[in-house]
Amino acid sequence: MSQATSRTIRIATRKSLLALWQAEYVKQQLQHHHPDIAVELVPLKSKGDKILDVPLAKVGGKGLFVKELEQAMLDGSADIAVHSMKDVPMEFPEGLGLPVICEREDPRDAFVSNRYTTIDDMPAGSVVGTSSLRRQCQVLASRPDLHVKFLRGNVQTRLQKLDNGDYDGIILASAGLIRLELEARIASHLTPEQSLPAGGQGAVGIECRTDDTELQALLAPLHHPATAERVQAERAMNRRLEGGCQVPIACYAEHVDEGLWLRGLVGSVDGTSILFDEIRGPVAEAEAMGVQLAERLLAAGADRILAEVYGREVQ
Ligand SMILES: NCc1[nH]cc(CCC(=O)O)c1CC(=O)O
Repeated sequence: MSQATSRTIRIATRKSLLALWQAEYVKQQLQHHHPDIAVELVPLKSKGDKILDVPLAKVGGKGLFVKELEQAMLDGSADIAVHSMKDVPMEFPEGLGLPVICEREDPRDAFVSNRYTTIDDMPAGSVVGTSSLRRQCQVLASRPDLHVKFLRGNVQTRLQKLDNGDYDGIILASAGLIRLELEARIASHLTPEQSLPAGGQGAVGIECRTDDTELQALLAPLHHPATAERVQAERAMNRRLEGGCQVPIACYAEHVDEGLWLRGLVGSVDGTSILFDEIRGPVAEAEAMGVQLAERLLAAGADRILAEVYGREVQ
């Protein structure tokens, strides 16, 4: 359904192939719903893309991947920014909000290897590549005999490093691989029991200025309420724990029996201590469920585990 407006929507995006794919996806969705509207991509470089030689947990600062995009919307050089919900900070700058969350892609982590089908197939001492403390913690919890080795860079870079023989297997988000038509590289998916996903993993959100109501009306058809409900519960837990995707925190919500089932996990980097808890409740209480689950985890000792992670030299 098109509206009588001649405006152009400019999408600020990072330049990685995955970011460009996601921006292009939103562009196509917008053009599908509003054939008369022009949509352009505005590629920008983010701090998270510039600093590639240190673990993200050490680069510091929240919103490593979003700051430049937000600046573009605030200074009027772009209208919207498309984000992986996993990388979006909990709080938005004054004047910006995230009114739209699109339908979720596969939220699971994926094991990619040229030698083994599953992590369980790997012999003791095998080298697993990931720089996500959440993935490291969970893989070491079940396989303390494996060796986790630092791996950063965009999806293509990580696959290249695997193919170079630097790792026996690596762990990536299934969603990124699927979007880039690299699904064939997935040796096996990790179940939520094996590797509970990061909050928001697999979902894409759209940020824009809160005062642009005309724009928000144009974006509305891209909103997927079922995804938004799940991500709301997951982000509420993250927010209460003050965590993002750079700490060993996992949270994952699913719809069950007309309500939500939220699972959360906080662990030590070496996987030796893991706290897990879960909560079920009505969809209308998504936010409260996230807060409650976080508080239960904190009461069980998550605060001590996280303090240790933040104070530690991350290698
Ligand atoms: N942290 C980087 C990042 N942010 C979003 C994705 C994948 C796509 C998604 O979760 O929507 C990835 C790559 C990865 O974790 O393998």
